[in-house]
Amino acid sequence: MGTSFKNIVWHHGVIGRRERQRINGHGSFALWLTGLSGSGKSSIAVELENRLYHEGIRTYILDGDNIRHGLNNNLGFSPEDRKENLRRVGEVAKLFVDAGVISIAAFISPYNEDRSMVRSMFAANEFIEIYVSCSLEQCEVRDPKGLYKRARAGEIRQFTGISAPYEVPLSPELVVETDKYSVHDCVNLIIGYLKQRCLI
Ligand SMILES: Nc1ncnc2c1ncn2[C@@H]1O[C@H](COP(=O)(O)OS(=O)(=O)O)[C@@H](OP(=O)(O)O)[C@H]1O
Ligand SMILES: Nc1ncnc2c1ncn2[C@@H]1O[C@H](COP(=O)(O)OP(=O)(O)O)[C@@H](O)[C@H]1O
Repeated sequence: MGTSFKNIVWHHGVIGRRERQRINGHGSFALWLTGLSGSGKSSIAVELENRLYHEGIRTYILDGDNIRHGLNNNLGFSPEDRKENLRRVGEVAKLFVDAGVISIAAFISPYNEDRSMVRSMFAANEFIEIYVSCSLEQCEVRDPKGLYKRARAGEIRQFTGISAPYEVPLSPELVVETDKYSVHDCVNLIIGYLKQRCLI
């Protein structure tokens, strides 16, 4: 992929992130949910957004399943495609943060290197990695879309946890254990963390 900034100059606006945050009445940052398929990323993202909405906080969910229907519908699940998927999503999440909105990204994002790459796109206090932890066994029992069954039958190649790796995050800001606690309790933990850091 070509990357030449030689003839491209950044164009600055008059209204910036600070002004947009001021009008929204809160700061903006990216919450990055990573975990196995079926670990609970989407469920937590939806419940979290609902809770924040009722506190008057603007959010936008970027979810792997949805983004892969549009922006990233030309990408598969090879390590290279997953990297490009996450690079693009990182850039989109950054645009939302610049727009003064909290972006909630829910992607398997299985590789430490790719998550580090996305983290490096943000300022230190603008990227919060949340490991949605759940045993593979429990994810397979849940199998909300029947994908594990199909992966075990050899019908889906490079399926995370079965025939492709999931690297457990090394130093996420937060871990929520969805095989021990309810969606509600996991969301409470996230909101508590954001309040304790005065992010909301
Ligand atoms: N091979 C393979 N491996 C993993 N997941 C697969 C695969 N094929 C399809 N799916 C479906 O795609 C969803 C994951 O997409 P992501 O964009 O989050 O994946 S990644 O971050 O690029 O690894 C994932 O959604 P979630 O179950 O919500 O995680 C699956 O529904
Ligand atoms: N604590 C929890 N957090 C999130 N999901 C949970 C939890 N406990 C049970 N679940 C269930 O697990 C499934 C997770 O599916 P989903 O949210 O689509 O996961 P993912 O987006 O990671 O693939 C849902 O059916 C959800 O109701």
